[in-house]
Amino acid sequence: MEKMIIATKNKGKVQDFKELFSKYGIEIKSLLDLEESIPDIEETGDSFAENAAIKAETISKMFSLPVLADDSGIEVDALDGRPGIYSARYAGEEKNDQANIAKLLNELSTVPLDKRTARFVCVLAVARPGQSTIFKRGTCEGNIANEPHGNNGFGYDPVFYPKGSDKTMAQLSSQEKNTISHRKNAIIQLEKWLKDN
Ligand SMILES: O=P(O)(O)OP(=O)(O)OP(=O)(O)OC[C@H]1O[C@@H](n2cnc3c(O)ncnc32)[C@H](O)[C@@H]1O
Ligand SMILES: [Mg+2]
Repeated sequence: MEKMIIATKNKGKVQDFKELFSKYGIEIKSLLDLEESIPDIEETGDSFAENAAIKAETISKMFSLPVLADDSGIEVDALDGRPGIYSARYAGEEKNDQANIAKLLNELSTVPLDKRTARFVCVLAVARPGQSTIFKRGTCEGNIANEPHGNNGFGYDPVFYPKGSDKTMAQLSSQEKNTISHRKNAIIQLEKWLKDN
């Protein structure tokens, strides 16, 4: 495989994927790189897998090509796994990273550091014309910070300490993030498929 369409409009994910797939010599095209503008796909599923499948299958049907999609988010144990699949729109439909972080920190304001365990989750779906969709999952365990640190990455990176790290994900370089992230751990599971296709 030389090129891969990724059914995402999230610039942070696109950056991660471009770096992660360059190792395999695969060029990435996202929905932001296409000439026509693609309407937003409604994520109506109840799980990461369902939402990843909706995104991958919609775009795969549109172009009659294999398409990868990523549905991801952060699960916070003290909040019974929230925001989970609602991570992007936690503080509202406009998907504002700053507002999402502020809401999360506010909900955790009375929770001590050792009870702020959380994980990033990424489910990848690959949809192909006429074939069943395949799924791979990756996670990254860690803790929620008391306040944001760092400017790299996107989303909840400034408030996520990967397990064993004294830097938040947003204080790590993109190369460092891409050796430990949920997205990296999901792509590893896809390696055999990538080699065979
Ligand atoms: O659906 P697409 O177009 O791919 O873009 P999205 O941002 O809406 O993506 P999701 O529906 O999968 O929601 C994922 C959200 O989870 C958070 N997230 C996922 N991966 C992350 C990462 O690597 N670092 C920080 N936050 C992340 C971030 O808030 C994302 O917006
Ligand atoms: Mg989305």
